[in-house]
Amino acid sequence: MENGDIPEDANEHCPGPQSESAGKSDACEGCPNQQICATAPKGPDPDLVAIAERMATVKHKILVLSGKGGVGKSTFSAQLAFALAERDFQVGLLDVDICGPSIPKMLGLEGQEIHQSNLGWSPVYVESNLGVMSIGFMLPNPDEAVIWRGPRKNGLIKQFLKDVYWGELDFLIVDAPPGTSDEHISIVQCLDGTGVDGAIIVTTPQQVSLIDVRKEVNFCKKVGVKVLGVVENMSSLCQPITDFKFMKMSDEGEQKDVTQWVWEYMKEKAPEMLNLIACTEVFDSSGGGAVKMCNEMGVPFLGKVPLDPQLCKAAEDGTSCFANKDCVVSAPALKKIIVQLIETNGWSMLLSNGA
Ligand SMILES: Nc1ncnc2c1ncn2[C@@H]1O[C@H](COP(=O)(O)OP(=O)(O)OP(=O)(O)O)[C@@H](O)[C@H]1O
Repeated sequence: MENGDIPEDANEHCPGPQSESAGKSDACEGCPNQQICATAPKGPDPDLVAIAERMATVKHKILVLSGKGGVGKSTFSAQLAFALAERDFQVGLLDVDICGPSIPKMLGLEGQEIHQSNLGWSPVYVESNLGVMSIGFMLPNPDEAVIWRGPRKNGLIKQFLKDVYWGELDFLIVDAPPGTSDEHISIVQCLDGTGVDGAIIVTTPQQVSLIDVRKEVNFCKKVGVKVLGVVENMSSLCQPITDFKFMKMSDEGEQKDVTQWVWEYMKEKAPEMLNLIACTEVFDSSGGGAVKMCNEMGVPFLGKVPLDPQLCKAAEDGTSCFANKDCVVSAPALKKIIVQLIETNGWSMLLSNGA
């Protein structure tokens, strides 16, 4: 809106807080915002102008969101960044989860610090084409709690967008905190007009998580951010049968490890069974999971990623699951989703080899 967003409690016929007559017109008489509007500086916010200049060298901006915490949003953001960088894209990963920054650990960058140059704050680099920025790099002690109110968090988000020198990027992936809070509004407002491609929403399959995803989808619709799609993470627990332990429960409730006996038996009777992948549902998806929710809300479903202990380990170690032969169930699932994203959005055009 040309004259700024009208506050909800403004008088009728409000001229808008950015208007030259803000706080001074007849309609402003008795308005609770009159004083602020009359004295606040007018014109475009200089920070937004600076952000637009920074973002001019970033071709695509992707937000990664989730309704709930702990559903795997940062894991997905990290692996998406690794996957795009492995395809030779120039990638930036910005962690705006200010109270729980897990991106430095998931990218293997714990203990690193941000450096400043005359161009701005320099991201921390995993590879020359994968730069990372997070408040985690600024904390003197990783156990330090960040207890900040909204305005301070918003100030840092603005600063990240304004002061980080990314250089030319094909992708800036923004890992947001869970929910639809101050930080989300702040990111969207700061990036407004800079061409955000859209949001990827990560969820787990059970209703408790999907209820919040519906809110997230509605938030995106309200603020005009396209939903690129929804990823259902931890859909089921899948891993090679040889990674399982087999236990026998006694009548007294005690467990005895019989793994060796089971393997010996399998080896003798049906050795091909040792190559099986065993899966079981951990979270209830009888409500139709993310697929049904996507159909109902008219947003794309991107795919399912199983709960894979090896993916958890890759995240703990700060490594790419694609460079790791152990992630036999999660890496192909993530790859399928990422390739689909690249293809449906025409992003392969960015590469000269069209990979
Ligand atoms: N598919 C998966 N298989 C195994 N472990 C996973 C999977 N996805 C995520 N995890 C693990 O679950 C934990 C939570 O994941 P993560 O931190 O990515 O969630 P989040 O949604 O970003 O949480 P928050 O928003 O609270 O930061 C991490 O230990 C992560 O490694």
